Amino acid sequence: MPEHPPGTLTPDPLLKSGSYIDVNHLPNGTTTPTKTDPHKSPQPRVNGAQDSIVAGTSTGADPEMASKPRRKAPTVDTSWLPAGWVVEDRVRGSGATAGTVDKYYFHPSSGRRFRSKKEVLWYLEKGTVRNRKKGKENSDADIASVEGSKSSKRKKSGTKAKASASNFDFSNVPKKITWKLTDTAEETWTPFMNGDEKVPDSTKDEWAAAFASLANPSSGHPTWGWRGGKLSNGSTEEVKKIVKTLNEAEVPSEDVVEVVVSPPFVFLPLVKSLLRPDFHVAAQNCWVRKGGAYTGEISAEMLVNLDIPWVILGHSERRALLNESNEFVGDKVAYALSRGLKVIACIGETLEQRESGSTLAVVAAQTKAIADQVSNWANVVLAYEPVWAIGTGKVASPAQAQEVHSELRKWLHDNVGTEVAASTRIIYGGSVNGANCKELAAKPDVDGFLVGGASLKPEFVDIIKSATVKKE
Ligand SMILES: O=C(CO)COP(=O)(O)O
Repeated sequence: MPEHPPGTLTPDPLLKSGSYIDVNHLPNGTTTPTKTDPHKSPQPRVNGAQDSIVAGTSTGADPEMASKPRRKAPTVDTSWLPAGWVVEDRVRGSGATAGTVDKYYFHPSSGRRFRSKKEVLWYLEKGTVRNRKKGKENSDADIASVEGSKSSKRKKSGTKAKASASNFDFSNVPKKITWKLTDTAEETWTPFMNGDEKVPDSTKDEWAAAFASLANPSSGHPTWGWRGGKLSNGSTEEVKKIVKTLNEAEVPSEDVVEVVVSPPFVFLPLVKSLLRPDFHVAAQNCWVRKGGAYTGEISAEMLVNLDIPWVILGHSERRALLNESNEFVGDKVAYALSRGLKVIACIGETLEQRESGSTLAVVAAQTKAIADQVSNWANVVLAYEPVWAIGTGKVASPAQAQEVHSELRKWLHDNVGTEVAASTRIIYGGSVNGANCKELAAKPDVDGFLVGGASLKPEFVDIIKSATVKKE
């Protein structure tokens, strides 16, 4: 076996530099370690809001492939996919079906792989992975090839607990992995460490999740909000005036600050249509499951359909007034993420809880209920909003905010993972204004603000500008 595998393999971010994935050769000499790794396809296509699906083709890196006839996946209309999904064509590198092109669909936030339109539609409708019957899974018209014998394996993985990148130790990656073709008929590749020590499936799933999280990192920039709840008596004219002020504002560029404005539902399309393109919009809530006979509720699907990228969930007013429990909020966050929405998830203690010394226990329990449901945190922003500070003019001191934010980050580190703790934005909300924003923004663990009252005033622009404080 040569020191390094033949050919040029895409560098794997889960391996230390200088280490490599050692691929055992197929009986016919084909080496295709990446065929089981969806994230290494050279030309993924993202189903974006403005993007139409670009027909991507696999490079078919194996020279042998050039001489083999290829069965192409038929060109299919993927406009039915929600924004953010990735579609890939992958060419089989071995076996009787070598050259066949398979179509895969990847969920935007979790990286979860689906093998057919039917599976995706099932997941979109039910929020669960469809159990496939052996030999039946490729009956869709939009896929060209059959991997029928793998169905029992997939069935198992479809029903087990979701793998999480959080269990992956990014500071201690495996030095060498050997992939062996363990079942030619089923084209099953199995990873081994330290010679012939088989890597458990659960570990393999964690690697895939870790890879997905690296491929889709959180931008690491602050998020700011215009909650606009105080606009409950607002008029269209007032909304237009606020948008005009924002549109004319000189603010730091998007690589410094991400501005998200969140008017009440009825103004969302108007605000979205008028707002400058570098600012984004968020809904203030959405329903916990797929829309249906829930009169008055707005579903995540509707938001996706309107091209609304963000949603605020778990605001303390909804927790208190509408009895939204920690678990309910966790379910909502997971469902919204599963539809490709980005979520600002609110947590925070009441004055009574703070005075009884239970602040950290309260926010930890609220965060745990989210963590229990979410395996990919790339599209989650945590908003710490002490209830006693919301709309009261009584802002948390910078030290109080920093203390809770840093404890939350520690909680994420201990309970979710190092990478999630480092990359998840934790923003503060509660009586933030033009006068106190700079001092708060200077705190190392304060990554932005969720602003209510002050977001309706011109001082909101000063709050946006305070994002540069850490760069000064
Ligand atoms: O609840 C808030 C944002 O969602 C905070 O509101 P205030 O900034 O008015 O305190």
